Parts: sequence; C-alpha cells; structure tokens
Amino acid sequence: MGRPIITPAEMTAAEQAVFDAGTDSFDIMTRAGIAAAEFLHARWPEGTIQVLCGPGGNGGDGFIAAARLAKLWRTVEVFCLVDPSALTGDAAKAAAQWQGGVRPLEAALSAPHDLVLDALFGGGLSRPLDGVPAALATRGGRVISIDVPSGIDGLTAKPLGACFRADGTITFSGLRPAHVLQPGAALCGVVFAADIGVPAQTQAVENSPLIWGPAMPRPGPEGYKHKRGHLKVVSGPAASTGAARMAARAGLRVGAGLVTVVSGHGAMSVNAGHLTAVMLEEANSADDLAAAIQNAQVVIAGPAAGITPSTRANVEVLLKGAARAVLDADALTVFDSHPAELFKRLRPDDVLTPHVGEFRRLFGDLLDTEANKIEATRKAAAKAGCVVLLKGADTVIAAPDGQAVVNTHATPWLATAGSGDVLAGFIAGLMAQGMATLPAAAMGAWLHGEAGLRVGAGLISEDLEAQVPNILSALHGERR
Ligand SMILES: NC(=O)C1=CN([C@@H]2O[C@H](COP(=O)(O)OP(=O)(O)OC[C@H]3O[C@@H](n4cnc5c(N)ncnc54)[C@H](OP(=O)(O)O)[C@@H]3O)[C@@H](O)[C@H]2O)[C@@H](O)CC1
Ligand SMILES: [K+]
Repeated sequence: MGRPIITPAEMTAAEQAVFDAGTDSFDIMTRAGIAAAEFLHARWPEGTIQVLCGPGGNGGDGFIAAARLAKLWRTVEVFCLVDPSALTGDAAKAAAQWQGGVRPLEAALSAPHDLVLDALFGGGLSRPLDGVPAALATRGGRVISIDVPSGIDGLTAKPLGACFRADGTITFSGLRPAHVLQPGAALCGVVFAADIGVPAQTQAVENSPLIWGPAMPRPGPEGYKHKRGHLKVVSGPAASTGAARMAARAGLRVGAGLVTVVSGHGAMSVNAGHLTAVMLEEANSADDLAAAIQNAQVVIAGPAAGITPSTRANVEVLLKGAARAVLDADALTVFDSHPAELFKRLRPDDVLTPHVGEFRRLFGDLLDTEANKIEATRKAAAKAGCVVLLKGADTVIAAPDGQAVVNTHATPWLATAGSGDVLAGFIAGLMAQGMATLPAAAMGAWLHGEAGLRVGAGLISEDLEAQVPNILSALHGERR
C-alpha cells in the first residue's frame, strides 16, 4: 500500500470510531505528541527548541512533545497563544504534563532558538493567522510542524493567509490533501505519517511502486511480442508528427510488444524517415482508422493531432472499437464546446490525460468549486465515465468509482514540450500489456517522474524514454 490520503473529516470519523470502541482520547493525543517529539529528535538531533502551542488539540500535541523532548535531554522552551489556565479538555491535560514554564506567545518572537516546533493550529484552523501567530509564521528559520504548517488548510491545501513554511511535518494515520497537493505540499518539507492507532478509511492514496508493483507487466519465458500487446498511435499531419512518435517510442520502451504509428498519406514519408522499431501504417479516413485499430489493444489519439473535424471523427471511430483509448491534447480540445458528446462515448477503461487548461475546457470550473484537486478529478472521472489523469506537479489520477492516486514523484524539469506525449505513451504501453487502466496510469506517471528526476536539469522530452531500461530493471530487481 502507498500512504493513504485522508481528509480531515475522514480523520475525525476514524478518531470517533476509536473513541467509541473505548480508547481514551488523551491516549491518542499522547501517542501523537510523542511521535512528533521522536520525529523531530531523530531528524534534527541538535539545537534548542521553541515549542509554539495553540489553544486546541494541535497545541495539546505540542505540550506532550515538549515533555518528551525534555526527557530526551533537549533544551525546550514552551510558548502558548492563550494562558494555559484557559485550556480545556485534552489540551489542558497535555499542558499539565509539561513541567517547565509557559511563556506568552509574543515572547517567542525575541527568544533565541535553533528550531521551532509549530503546534499552533492543525485540523481546527478556522480563519487566517493574524497578530503574533502571523508574525511568527513569516519570520523564517527551521520549523517542524505538527499535522500541517499552521495557516494551511489541510483539506484544500491552500494557505488561508500567512502560514509557516516547514522543513518537516509530522502527521497522523496517513497524509492529508495538504501534504500532497500544491501549494500546501511545497510548504510541508519532508512529511512523516505516524501510526497512532487510528485507522482511517479512504479511497485516495499517494503514488508509489507499492500500489502497482505487483501488477507490473513482466514477460514470461514463453512470451513473444504478440503476447505483449499492440499499441497504435494516431499521427498528426506532416508538420506535426513528432508527438505521436515520442508517444510510440515511450510505449515500446515500457514493453508493448508491437507499436504502430497510424498516419495520413501526407505524413507517411516524414514518419517513415524517423521510425525504426516502431511500425507505420497508412490511414486516410475515419473508416481506414476503424480498420487499422482492429488488431490493437490500445490506441493513443490527440498528441499534435490538430483541432480539426478529422481529429474529432477519429476519436469517435476510436471509441466505437474494442481497443482502450488514451486521449490527450487535441483529442480533448476538439470536444470543448460539446464535452457531453465525448463523455457519452467513453468507456470505464479509457483514460483522458488533460493538463489544467484542457481540464477546464472539458469539465468547467470543478477546480474552483470542489474542495481540492482530488475531489475535482474524482468528479471529472464520474462525469466522463472513465479514468482521468490531471497533470501537474501534483498529478491526480481518478476513476469513476472514486479511487484516486496522487503522484508527487516528479520534477519541475518535466514541464517541457513533448513531456505529456511521453507520459501518454508510457501509460498506453503498460495498458497494451494488459495492465488495468488506473494502475497503468499511476505507474506511467511514476515512471515519467522517475525518468525526469534521473535526467534533471537540461531535460528534453526525448531524454525520458532512454531512462526506462534502468528504471524498469530496478523495479524488477534485475541487475544491469
Ligand atoms: N483528529 C485526530 O485524530 C487527532 C488530532 N490530533 C491533533 O488535534 C488537532 C486538531 O485539534 P482541534 O480540532 O482542537 O484544532 P486545532 O487546530 O488545534 O485548533 C483549534 C483552535 O484554534 C482556534 N483557531 C483556529 N484558527 C485560528 C486562528 N487563525 N487564529 C487563532 N485561533 C484560531 C480555534 O478557535 P475557534 O475557531 O473555535 O474560534 C480553536 O480554539 C490536529 O491537528 C492534531 O494536531 C492529535 O492529538 C491526535 C489525533
Ligand atoms: K501546526
């Protein structure tokens, strides 16, 4: 399993279930506070610590952590937003565990220190920080946050105003959307999710080889190319054929047995001049395409296809055939004024791979009206009736049944021309080998990110497929 992504509401429900089963809520807070102290101590073993406590449960965790850090011989000073006598419930019990003094929060502004443990606000943040909390949030320095950096909404992943920028964040039971979605994720530093005995139910998970590794295609000794699937990629016109070829090469690299570029007559010679292991087939009409895709398991349409009636006709033909479809770029944009015409044709095993602009054209303002990108992509998948992969630094992949995977395994160097064509090729090449669409999309996104990370600065999209043999060998545990 990858790390689950739990909404604050799912976490509250899980917590309530544990309390209803008889666990004392203060025991849970104690586990959380101790986990926070141990996370900090393991990663930042030196330096004096300011613990900043808020008025609720987050502050309670802070008091417990302070007591634990003192036991670990750390030099700790505690500052609280409210007079400790005003604390109630578990937070009051937690404050009673701290034997040292408690100073007013404003004193933290001028007190010398090396590290800050930010326990001001977590799941109960209800408004923007102001006054002393806002001043502390923006002063810089090394910060370790409990649950989320104070000032960031755990569900939307957006700062409400001023917020802490953490070097590390410790959270509980699993990740929150703010730890994987931007802009929150970039403000959390390294994120550790501690097990505090509160198991939460969720359908969202962080992308990792743990979730699709067991389903990775691996050719057996009896395998031959026809058993590894046939991927076809629809080429753009003569002046824009590179995108289809990059997708095709990427599909071949991830193991599709046969890959063919399907090209109109006008683009045949330029495609022929650039293809070797990838095959080439001519199709000059939607009927030709219908015939061409009969022996394919998967077809990619859209990369540099052109926003033209023939691209739309091709997509309509494609969605009548048996092959699963990977639709990107222009194959999406040609439906922007009539998205329902696309949605009614899609099957649950097809996948759309829009970037944010294409997503908005097809699905309207979901990114503004839903709580976060995970919810927006889920709604889009339900609307389209197929898997949707919404690209970005935080790529979200969702299926119509609500399952979602968030990929943060990437690098900004991947934001370059042709990168999306390679991603479509990876996904389609995995699907051609029989992988189900959601895990294939998750694995494709991870491979794409890993390839980008390995190339790093100076990356161009042509570099990505060359990384695949080393990455796949490592995933399969094979030596090269
Ligand atoms: N759920 C779990 O399973 C577990 C949860 N645990 C921990 O509990 C935390 C959640 O605790 P919580 O619900 O008490 O909320 P928390 O964030 O401490 O703050 C609420 C207080 O802050 C106030 N306040 C809000 N915004 C403000 C602002 N801008 N400026 C000033 N004040 C502001 C708000 O005031 P109000 O909105 O009511 O006026 C209220 O008084 C969670 O993040 C985790 O650390 C763990 O112990 C173990 C398991
Ligand atoms: K916090």
